[in-house]
Amino acid sequence: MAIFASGAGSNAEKIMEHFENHPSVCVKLVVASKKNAGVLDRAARFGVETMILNKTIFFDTNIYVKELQNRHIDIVILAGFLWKVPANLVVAFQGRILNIHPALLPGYGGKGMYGHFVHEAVIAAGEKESGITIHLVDEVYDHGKHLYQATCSVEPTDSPDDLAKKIHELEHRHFAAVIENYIQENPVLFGAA
Ligand SMILES: Nc1nc2c(c(=O)[nH]1)N[C@@H](CN(C=O)c1ccc(C(=O)N[C@@H](CCC(=O)O)C(=O)O)cc1)CN2
Ligand SMILES: NCC(=O)N[C@@H]1O[C@H](COP(=O)([O-])[O-])[C@@H](O)[C@H]1O
Repeated sequence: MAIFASGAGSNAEKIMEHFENHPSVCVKLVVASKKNAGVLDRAARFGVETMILNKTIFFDTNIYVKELQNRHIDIVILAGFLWKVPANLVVAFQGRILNIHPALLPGYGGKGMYGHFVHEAVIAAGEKESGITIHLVDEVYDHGKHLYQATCSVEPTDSPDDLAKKIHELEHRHFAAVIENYIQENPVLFGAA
């Protein structure tokens, strides 16, 4: 497994914890889109190899696809990754890239909908409920097949920070288990994991 992230990496950390002593699944690589991303320190604490993306190489070449294939990466997990995954990577890992979105898609998704922007929009709309969506990644932002959703309440007094805290709790509780289930339920994609 390779985890792609752009920020603090709390989801990546929960995933590395979950699979640290797993008999058949391991986190081999953490890939960051920013050289100062907190996820890199978290990976180092787990002894996981890290890689910092070059934007031009990522979008204009096949080099990173080959890097993943050379490391025998079977599944790519996006955990707060803020760049659009280009078609070459989507095609090379068809059905094997998962993303977590901090809202109940199809609402509150698409370009510009990440991190606090999502929670601010949910609260501004007066929603009474929000949650998380774990989905397959295709070439369009937040458009792939939904694998799992979980909900939380949105109280009238909630700030975006309050909502972010509830969302992170849901993410940390469910993401790693959804990944494990997806691998185990798709032996054709992942062999006898
Ligand atoms: N091909 C795909 N790539 C990505 C997907 C996807 O579904 N298909 N999901 C996103 C994750 N995401 C929401 O879950 C998301 C992340 C970022 C953005 C966004 O608007 N990004 C900005 C750039 C931000 C930055 O560089 O700091 C932008 O594109 O202008 C929307 C949704 C990951 N990739
Ligand atoms: N649309 C993508 C998006 O907004 N992703 C969100 O970024 C955060 C990353 O937190 P983390 O770096 O602590 O795991 C998570 O809440 C994740 O859902």
